[in-house]
Amino acid sequence: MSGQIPILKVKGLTKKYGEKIVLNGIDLEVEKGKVIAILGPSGCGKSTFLRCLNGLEEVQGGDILLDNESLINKSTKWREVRQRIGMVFQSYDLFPNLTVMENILLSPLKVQKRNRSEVEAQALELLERVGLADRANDYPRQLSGGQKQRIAIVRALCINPEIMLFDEVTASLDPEMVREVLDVIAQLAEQGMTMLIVTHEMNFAKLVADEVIFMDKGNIHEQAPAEQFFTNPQTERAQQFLNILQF
Ligand SMILES: Nc1ncnc2c1ncn2[C@@H]1O[C@H](COP(=O)(O)OP(=O)(O)OP(=O)(O)O)[C@@H](O)[C@H]1O
Repeated sequence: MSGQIPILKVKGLTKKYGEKIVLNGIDLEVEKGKVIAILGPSGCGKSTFLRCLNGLEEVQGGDILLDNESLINKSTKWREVRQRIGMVFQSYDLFPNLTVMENILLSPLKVQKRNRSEVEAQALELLERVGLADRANDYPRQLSGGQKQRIAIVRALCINPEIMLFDEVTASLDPEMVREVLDVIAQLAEQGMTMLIVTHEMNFAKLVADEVIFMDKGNIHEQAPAEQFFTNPQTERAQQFLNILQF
């Protein structure tokens, strides 16, 4: 740690589905501008963890602090928190009956009550950045999976979040479209966006992550600088995982 105050702190976060413990007391601190890759075998709780950070799951214990303010209390307005912590999912979740531009403008206009021309200008600039400025008036059905996912990222960015959560955003894409989406995320990393990225793309994680957390059965099994994790994982379990993926 460089001594900076973490923008996000997670303390003893516990999540159960019925009797089943899915997150078993997760502790994590994320400094501003850091990129954290979250790796681990299927079912270990990666998605659940991100969903908890976005208020999409009820938790049974522990705390989440954003800029030192607890989010785990009854007065938290997750709608407002989601303007600060953006999330992109595997399944894009674009509204099929709205154009690309309308999808992007929805939250900034309706939730943030921002000025239309200002948001439109920002949306166009973001679309330009991801190479899709000419698709603003298209409907999602007219786009490829990779294009839809880039639009979903633009939609999240247009809210001006301080932190971005990515949950296996390339998992349902054809291999040739994975690159174009990962490039957009890599660009964001370069620009200093704070990000938590759940991914099975090991080479990508190696490229963009400052730090890796390796989860197993609801616990953080190993946490290390990316360089160290990929060259010399300290736990046998993490080593096995990387071997299975033939990294
Ligand atoms: N709504 C739910 N009800 C009950 N159990 C659930 C629910 N959602 C997830 N689980 C269980 O919680 C555990 C963690 O799931 P989660 O989706 O967080 O894992 P993951 O690490 O993201 O897996 P993957 O890499 O396959 O996406 C799994 O055992 C899963 O079956």
